[in-house]
Amino acid sequence: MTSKQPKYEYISSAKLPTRMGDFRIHGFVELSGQEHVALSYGTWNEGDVVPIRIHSECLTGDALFSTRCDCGYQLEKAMQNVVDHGFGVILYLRQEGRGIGLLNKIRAYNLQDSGMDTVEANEHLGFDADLRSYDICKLMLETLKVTKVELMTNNPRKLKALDDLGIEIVSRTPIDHGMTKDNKNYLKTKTEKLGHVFDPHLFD
Ligand SMILES: Nc1nc2c(ncn2[C@@H]2O[C@H](COP(=O)(O)OP(=O)(O)OP(=O)(O)O)[C@@H](O)[C@H]2O)c(=O)[nH]1
Ligand SMILES: [Zn+2]
Repeated sequence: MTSKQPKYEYISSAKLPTRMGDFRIHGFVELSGQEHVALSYGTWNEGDVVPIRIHSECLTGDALFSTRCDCGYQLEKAMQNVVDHGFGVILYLRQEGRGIGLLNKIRAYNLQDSGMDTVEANEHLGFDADLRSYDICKLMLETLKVTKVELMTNNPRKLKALDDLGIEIVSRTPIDHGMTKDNKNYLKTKTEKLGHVFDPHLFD
């Protein structure tokens, strides 16, 4: 008899009081050892539409206050949206640098300092523009008893990924928050080359 080993595992949950409100944190691990977390706020019934954000790790933006990208602003806004709504979920995936890792992201930033855009820099280093996987979201959402979502994102790839996993997306909420003079070109490149949906007037 063959038994297929699960690729992801739920580990444990705990209280996580934050500046925005009292969340809970739920830990998950991949077979590779990579660790991920989900944050939940409030309660819901199975079948309710739950606002969620799938956030990819960005140490520089999320923890070090970088204005080079919009990640930190989006994370803060998404957590605040969830609190204002009364319930919701943040899936925090540890796939730094769109999956190339922190040190390669610093290499990519170095190339961007010399004039490349974010996609050219990835390709120059031998990576695709976006190496992320969202497969673990299925176990995370199952564990949190979320079946229908309102997804906070500007990235159509995330909509497709969740749809492919069989999660019902009831609506998408844009999260175009955190444009700075330092990240305007980065956001423009995301729109032109990675398919992100931004209001074009934001770039005027
Ligand atoms: N390789 C690389 N990764 C970057 C760069 N800037 C930000 N990131 C990473 O990009 C990820 C966030 O992806 P984004 O493309 O900004 O946004 P998104 O998550 O796809 O889309 P939204 O849901 O709309 O925010 C994080 O993992 C960041 O670390 C960069 O210049 N190069
Ligand atoms: Zn970032």
